[in-house]
Amino acid sequence: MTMANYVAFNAQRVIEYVNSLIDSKQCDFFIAGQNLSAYEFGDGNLNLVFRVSDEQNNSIILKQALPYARCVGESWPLTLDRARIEAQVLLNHGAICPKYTAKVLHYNHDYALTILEDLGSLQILRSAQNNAQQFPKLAQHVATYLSHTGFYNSDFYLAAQHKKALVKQFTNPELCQITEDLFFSDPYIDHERNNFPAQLAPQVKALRDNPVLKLEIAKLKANFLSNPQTLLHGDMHSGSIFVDTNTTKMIDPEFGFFGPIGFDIGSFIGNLLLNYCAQTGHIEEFVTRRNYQTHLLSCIVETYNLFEQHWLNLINTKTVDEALNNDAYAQYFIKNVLQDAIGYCGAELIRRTIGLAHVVDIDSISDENTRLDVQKQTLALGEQLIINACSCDTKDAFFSLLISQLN
Ligand SMILES: Nc1ncnc2c1ncn2[C@@H]1O[C@H](COP(=O)(O)OP(=O)(O)O)[C@@H](O)[C@H]1O
Ligand SMILES: CSC[C@H]1O[C@H](OP(=O)(O)O)[C@H](O)[C@@H]1O
Repeated sequence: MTMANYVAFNAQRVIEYVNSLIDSKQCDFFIAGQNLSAYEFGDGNLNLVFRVSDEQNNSIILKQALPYARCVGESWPLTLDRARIEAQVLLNHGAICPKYTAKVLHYNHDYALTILEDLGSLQILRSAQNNAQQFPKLAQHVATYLSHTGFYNSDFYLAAQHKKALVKQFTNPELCQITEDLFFSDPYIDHERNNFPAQLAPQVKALRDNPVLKLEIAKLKANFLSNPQTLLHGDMHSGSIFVDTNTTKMIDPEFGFFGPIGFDIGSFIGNLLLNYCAQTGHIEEFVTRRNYQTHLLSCIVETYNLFEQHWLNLINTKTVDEALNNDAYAQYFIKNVLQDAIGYCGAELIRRTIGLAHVVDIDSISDENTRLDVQKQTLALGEQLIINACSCDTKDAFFSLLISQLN
């Protein structure tokens, strides 16, 4: 999608733009007559992120899509429509779960930009977890966010025609293709986008030669391609979550679309497991490391349990479609969602280890041999989760599988 007036902003243009909003009274986040300052500090793969502050240090975030992927450059063109998707997912999810969704203050289609509340007083979950910080409310918050945004955008709640209109509104083919390629295709073929050390070649070859794994990956990809169950966040990794002790806020849903419910919770749990495995390279002292890993495992179990509980409760009390309001169907439905989640979790572990986009949790391990051991562990864990997802009929089966794979 091209936008005739689009221009990529720098700090000066950002200030001019925000001043123009103030002058035309389209902005209630700054008062008139102040000197504004701005700087760019984005560290994500795709977009520009500016912080704009006034003289009293009130601040907002202005995020602008570039017509290409920031991490690769102009050789990877990318639709500006992702800014619309991101703003509209935030508005949709924010209407359902305002407590857990970053607030949109302004959106401009022509410039592919969104102004957001500044969450800079919180921390990005990934950075905090790499410092072994614990967040006792995280599981409860993430489970509530995912189950409520999931349910209220699903066939259980929405009239069929309304749901289909939303599926159309949130059609996001270019960003979905990135996920389709990076999660389900690239890691299992020889592709130039992959990124792993030569020492991992035997493990990678074994994955690619495993027909059982390849079959399960094909099922996960087909389900991702053609199962519009709900409006997903679409990129629920630890870099998309701001936290402090009492607060959790989701940002960055530009990969949002109507897809399989298990994808978001699977990605989230996958990132907790990546951090679990990476701690071998960060916390030397055994008991301290175990304590932190136990906290991560509890967070996974609590998220999974609460997600299931909330979904069953919402289906039971708020379902509008009478034909879907059936206890046996609810049980069947949630079992399938949770099995999907285990598979997507495994796919996240594998793609973050050998694909294009890694996680700093692992890449920052300074000792090469330790890093390699961690990478072998995340590959093996990912493979086992994907292969065994379909036999995890109960939550306990999943928890036992996890514990048997983690040392
Ligand atoms: N609302 C916000 N408040 C404060 N910082 C933010 C906000 N949104 C993004 N950021 C900062 O910008 C970084 C990149 O943002 P993100 O939305 O992940 O960009 P990308 O789409 O490029 O991945 C985040 O890691 C965070 O540091
Ligand atoms: C070239 S996109 C790679 C990767 O980056 C996205 O995450 P983010 O924009 O938050 O850094 C997403 O996970 C994509 O798979």
